[in-house]
Amino acid sequence: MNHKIAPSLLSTDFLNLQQDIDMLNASDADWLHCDVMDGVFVPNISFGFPVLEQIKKVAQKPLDVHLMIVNPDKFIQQVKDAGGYMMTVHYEACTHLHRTVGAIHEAGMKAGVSLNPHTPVELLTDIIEDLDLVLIMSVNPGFGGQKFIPNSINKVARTRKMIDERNLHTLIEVDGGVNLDTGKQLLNAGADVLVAGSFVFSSTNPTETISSLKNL
Ligand SMILES: O=C(CO)[C@@H](O)[C@H](O)COP(=O)(O)O
Ligand SMILES: [Fe+2]
Repeated sequence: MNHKIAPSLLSTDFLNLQQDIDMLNASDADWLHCDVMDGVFVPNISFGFPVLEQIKKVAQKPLDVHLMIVNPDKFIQQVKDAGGYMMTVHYEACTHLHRTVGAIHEAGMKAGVSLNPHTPVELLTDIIEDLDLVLIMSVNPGFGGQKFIPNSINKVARTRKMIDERNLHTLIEVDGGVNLDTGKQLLNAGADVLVAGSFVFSSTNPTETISSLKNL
């Protein structure tokens, strides 16, 4: 039970965001996963800094900020100011990834890199030692409630091998279509952090659902 659970706020009731955050504060959730989308990198727009600032005021758990945007370098300080603990950028959105990761660390945050389903984990071989987290997308980013892509399990296992062979402490997070069944398989393959949106917030008892993910 060493793994972390990061419920995704994308599936909360935005009219009652504070109520959902209060529930998460009192639950077994470890981090609050915040999905920021720009309508350019992904075909959807979610929420941005004004909303993150409000979340920061009531959240009692670290904010795990998943940026699905082009040019994330432009927003590093804003993510920090909005309470970001982990700032995760997409491999596919960064031309100078090493520079971006350095700037995130310089701003005082943990740095994560996310991979789209088609991006091989082996592309991280020359940067993984600088990363606090690798986020493996198990759906195409942009929307909650999509079907889990089974090859993600294989990607987690390959990332685990890369990390263990080098004795690193980089965490492996998986995002998209996580439920008790896929979650179990991901943990067996070596995942450290499970993100879950619709599975948590569409359930009749989100607090219990988070606990069952935590107890996998
Ligand atoms: O980053 C994303 C989607 O792009 C996610 O964090 C989703 O919010 C996960 O939703 P579910 O697949 O768990 O419903
Ligand atoms: Fe996400």
